[in-house]
Amino acid sequence: MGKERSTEETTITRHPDRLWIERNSGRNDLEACLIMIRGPDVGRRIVLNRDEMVLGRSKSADAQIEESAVSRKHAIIRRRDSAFIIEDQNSKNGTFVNMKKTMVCVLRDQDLIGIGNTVFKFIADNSIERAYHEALHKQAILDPMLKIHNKKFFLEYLEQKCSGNPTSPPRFAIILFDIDHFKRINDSYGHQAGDQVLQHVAVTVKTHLRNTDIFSRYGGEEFAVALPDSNAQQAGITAEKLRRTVEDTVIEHDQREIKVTISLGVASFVPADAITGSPRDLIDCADTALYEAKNAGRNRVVVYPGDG
Ligand SMILES: Nc1nc2c(ncn2[C@@H]2O[C@H](COP(=O)(O)OP(=O)(O)OP(=O)(O)O)[C@@H](O)[C@H]2O)c(=O)[nH]1
Repeated sequence: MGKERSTEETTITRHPDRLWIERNSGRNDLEACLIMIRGPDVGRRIVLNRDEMVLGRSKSADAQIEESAVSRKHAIIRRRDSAFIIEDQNSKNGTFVNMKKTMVCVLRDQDLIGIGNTVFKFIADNSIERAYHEALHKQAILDPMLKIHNKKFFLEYLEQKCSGNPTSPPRFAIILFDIDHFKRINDSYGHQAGDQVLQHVAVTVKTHLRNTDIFSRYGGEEFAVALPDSNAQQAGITAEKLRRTVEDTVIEHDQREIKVTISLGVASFVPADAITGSPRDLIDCADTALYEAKNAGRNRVVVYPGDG
């Protein structure tokens, strides 16, 4: 569905989770952005891909800045054709462009925007630095060996899912899984074989997921999948499919055959959780289920009880 070009036309037809992935996966190499160069999350990149983007302390801000010196709705950046205009929103402590207090101004490439103690650098779409920042961003969100997303990216995704509109909270599920007795693979065949097994499992699982699913390496031999629009039962079916696929796969290393299995824990985020739940609670539930799968003998799926 949709083409790779990021136009308003294609934007409308895309699944919102797909859009989020694309906006945050380093495929926006033509769009202007802000890079946080001082503040709580240095290196963070905010792609300016909408006509109006709010900077502020509010959870619903497009660029949320968790700092008491920042007003809830501090400033807005508007796009007018190819220009970007920053407007202070009568913030308590003011908006600064290149150290000068500013109410409204057109941004130029490399301008420094000061909001509270946080400083962003504005990178225009035709900036010579754009590709460089894109490469840095990719490094920050990808696992270098497996070329899938890393834990940071996964947690950011969960955070934005759970902080959505409380009147229409999302329904989605996650799977945490772990290769069984992986230490034995390293011990028996060597660390290189272990790496090959990790790569093989990553590729195998990836080919069985939808392109809206978020697949990431969560730790050493632990992986996490987020499945938008799925309940626990549907995610349980996907988890079982992954379990069987990995079990059926043979990995060849140095003319020897290695077989591995995985244990999986599933939990879902139901609308009621939007009030009380958090990404951390959801991960804890999936982790509990994974722990049970390990305890019950491994190579199995356990769905966290009480949801569906
Ligand atoms: N080859 C390789 N090994 C890794 C990597 N990251 C973590 N490991 C190893 O993964 C192993 C994980 O071992 P354990 O946590 O004991 O788990 P396990 O052997 O899989 O046992 P269970 O999870 O209980 O089934 C450790 O020996 C780590 O050194 C990696 O990138 N490459």
